[in-house]
Amino acid sequence: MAAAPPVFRSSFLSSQPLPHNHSSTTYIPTSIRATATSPDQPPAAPLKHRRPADENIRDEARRHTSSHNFSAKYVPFNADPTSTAESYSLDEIVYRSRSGGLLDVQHDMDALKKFDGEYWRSLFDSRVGKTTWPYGSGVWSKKEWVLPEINSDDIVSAFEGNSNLFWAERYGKQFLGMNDLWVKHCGISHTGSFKDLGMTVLVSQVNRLRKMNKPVVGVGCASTGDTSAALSAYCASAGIPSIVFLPANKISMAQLVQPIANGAFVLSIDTDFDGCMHLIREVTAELPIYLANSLNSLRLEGQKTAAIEILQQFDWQVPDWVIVPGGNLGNIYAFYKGFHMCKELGLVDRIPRLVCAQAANANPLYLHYKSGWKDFQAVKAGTTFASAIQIGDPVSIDRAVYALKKSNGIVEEATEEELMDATAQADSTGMFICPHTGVALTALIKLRKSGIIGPTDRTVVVSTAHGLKFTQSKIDYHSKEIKDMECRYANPPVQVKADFGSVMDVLKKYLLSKDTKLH
Ligand SMILES: Cc1ncc(COP(=O)(O)O)c(C=O)c1O
Ligand SMILES: N[C@@H](CCOP(=O)(O)O)C(=O)O
Repeated sequence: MAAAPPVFRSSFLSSQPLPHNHSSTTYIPTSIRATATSPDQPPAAPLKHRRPADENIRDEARRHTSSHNFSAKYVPFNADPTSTAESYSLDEIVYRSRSGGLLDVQHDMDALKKFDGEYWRSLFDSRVGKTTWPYGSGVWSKKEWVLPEINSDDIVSAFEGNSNLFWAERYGKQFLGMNDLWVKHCGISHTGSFKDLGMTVLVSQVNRLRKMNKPVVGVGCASTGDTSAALSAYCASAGIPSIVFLPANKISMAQLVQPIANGAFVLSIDTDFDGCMHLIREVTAELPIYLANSLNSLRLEGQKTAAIEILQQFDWQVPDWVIVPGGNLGNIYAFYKGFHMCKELGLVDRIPRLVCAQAANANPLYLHYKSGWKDFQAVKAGTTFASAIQIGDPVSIDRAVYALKKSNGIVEEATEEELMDATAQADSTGMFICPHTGVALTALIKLRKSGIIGPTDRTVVVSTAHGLKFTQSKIDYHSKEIKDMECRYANPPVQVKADFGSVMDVLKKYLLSKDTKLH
């Protein structure tokens, strides 16, 4: 039997046309086949010629357009996959099925299955960390699985994704007795949250629709701060008007200033997120404003790439657990979908167990889970430091329940004190996480305590936003200014007089508390 050709990384890979009716089980495009034949020698990659000086990366991509027969369409969520009764082109403006249910983007899996898992792993691996348009993005490096039919020229990307999978060595060891704990830093991103992953897809599709002269005058969302930041940045980059509905006084200053700076039309509305969501749905039904919340299933196609990326970063080994903070509940489903696609297409042989973590003050999914998935009841979400998940009536509840059932998943909750303590502990080991990540860490602490998650289980906590967006909560905690909270891990600055003796006194006291050798 002929050996499969060895593979090397090449940024030319992105330009390779994928063959139709391919039959071999380990097809590797010719440009990524090794030229060296000896197994002892690393294969020599052909040098890529620098593009002409007057050409940019989009122009370069235009020269290398590939042809394939992958496609995707909208179908009612959780519909029978063999049923063709109701489906919509992605070029239609539709957010709900005929019966009013959620939609899902369904890929032509038969076309994707013409290529085996090894093919997809090699293709995706070959694109990481390059500047080739648009594959340098962690989202668009999986373009065939995201929006296969969009022209690369229509893509609006900030080379999002490819975020750090951080080994939480000290936090894991010190607080949880774990040695294989990882934090997927989705918030170390263009606008500081995982929303960039979905927004590049949605705004790219809008860009395409506008070029097709579809009636889209602007793009709108309701937001607890991160969706609006991502929407306004991607729209600004493409010159598309964005409109954001924000609950007045319920998001952080850092989040509020993002859409303002990016030139969005910002409405500060005297209601909560659920109220804003209700309003934007009514408005987008009346006006030619395209809905950018995750009710729109396009968003989840981008967000699912974070799951694929985690597998890729582990060299396609599957972690045991992935813990995701949940609010409007699109992301937990997006993670499930990414993992499930990798299994279905043969990149991995199983999927991790998923945990969705909610703030106890905004916990409709947790209550639903605890009731044994009986009737779902929306709640009035209370104030939480994890303000981006202060959501009582999540639009993707059905998607979340589906994802959790299919992944043998668990739902946990975190009180305000628990989430703030977990955040402070994580920060004390060198991270700088947002309170939502503190919610996810609390879930992990609880599941470790109950023994459900074992000390050697490979576990990934998804960090959804950058801690710098939530500095006020950290200031309040470290100055012990939170009512009814002990703030046990507060580390306030020491006020000291500006003289040598006073400085020496406090320093000696500090050093003695750290090291008994000084006694
Ligand atoms: C920082 C952050 N974490 C977590 C979430 C929850 O994601 P989802 O709404 O998809 O459940 C959101 C938004 O809701 C968020 O902005
Ligand atoms: N946390 C979100 C809430 C809206 O979620 P979406 O995913 O449905 O847009 C935000 O930042 O606005």
